[in-house]
Amino acid sequence: MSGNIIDGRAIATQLIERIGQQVANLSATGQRPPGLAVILVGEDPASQVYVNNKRKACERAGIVSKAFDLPPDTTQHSLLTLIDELNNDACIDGILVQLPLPAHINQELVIERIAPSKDVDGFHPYNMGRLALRMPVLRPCTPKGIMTLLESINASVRGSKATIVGASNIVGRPMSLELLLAGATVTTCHRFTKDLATEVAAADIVVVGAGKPGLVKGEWIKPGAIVIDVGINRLPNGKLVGDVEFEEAQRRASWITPVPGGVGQMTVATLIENTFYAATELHSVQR
Ligand SMILES: Nc1nc2c(c(=O)[nH]1)N[C@@H](CN(C=O)c1ccc(C(=O)N[C@@H](CCC(=O)O)C(=O)O)cc1)CN2
Ligand SMILES: [Mg+2]
Repeated sequence: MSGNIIDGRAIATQLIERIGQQVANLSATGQRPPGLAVILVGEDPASQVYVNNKRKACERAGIVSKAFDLPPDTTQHSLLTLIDELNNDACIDGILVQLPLPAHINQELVIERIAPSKDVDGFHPYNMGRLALRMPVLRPCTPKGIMTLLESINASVRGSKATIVGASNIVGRPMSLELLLAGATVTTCHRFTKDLATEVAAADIVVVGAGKPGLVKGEWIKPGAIVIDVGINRLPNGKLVGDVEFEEAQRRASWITPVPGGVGQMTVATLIENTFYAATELHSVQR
């Protein structure tokens, strides 16, 4: 067997185009376009790439993005003050603070300061809590984007066994909640998991987001499984790879995401989807 590639780039493009059409429909009825504040603190090169991708995607969808590129020594106080201002800005529907933040800033405090209705990353405890309680509103972009990828291949999630490798707040934990909500039996693996190989080998759907190149061996993959690789690791030779041994895993999988061109693209497209949602659907719920 040689697994089919899930083309995240193509599916992300379709999603951005669909939202672009909906934004155009808004404009046709005289409404302003959605507005997204994109905050980057510091000069981390990877974060700069991601933030630029997000700004370009906004442009493609007709969403107005407002850039806040702040120096690395920005104080926590001034960042919180900016968020307060954006929370009260009627032209801003979404606020995105690129993570990670510099070590002198308390990330949790910053996330909690964002109005839940403008939390397009879905990281606020309110939005995570709603997902945990089966009442999702704004859902974290990477896991939601992965659910869109699974839908695109008509994956049978209900009744499946899913193994998540990694328990981060951005990927692993909300991914477990998404798959649970969709009816999978979910195992979440982390640094204390005793036998990763056995947990992966039992899964019909494997989602890996650990940030370790080659962590998941191709030979662990159950024949016919769906493999979603969230890892983005740059090797010393400059090559970008995921956390899964790609070629070996592809030989056993039915479907697999590439790196690059897989999940990362969906993270950005889903942010665009969430921003549109925050600008429209949520008015009656939370404002
Ligand atoms: N506020 C947030 N911070 C971070 C998030 C997030 O969802 N919200 N997730 C990650 C990084 N991330 C989004 O910001 C992200 C990662 C990767 C990509 C992407 O487009 N990847 C490309 C390859 C890009 C490259 O060449 O390096 C791909 O996979 O094709 C977009 C966004 C941490 N921080
Ligand atoms: Mg910190």
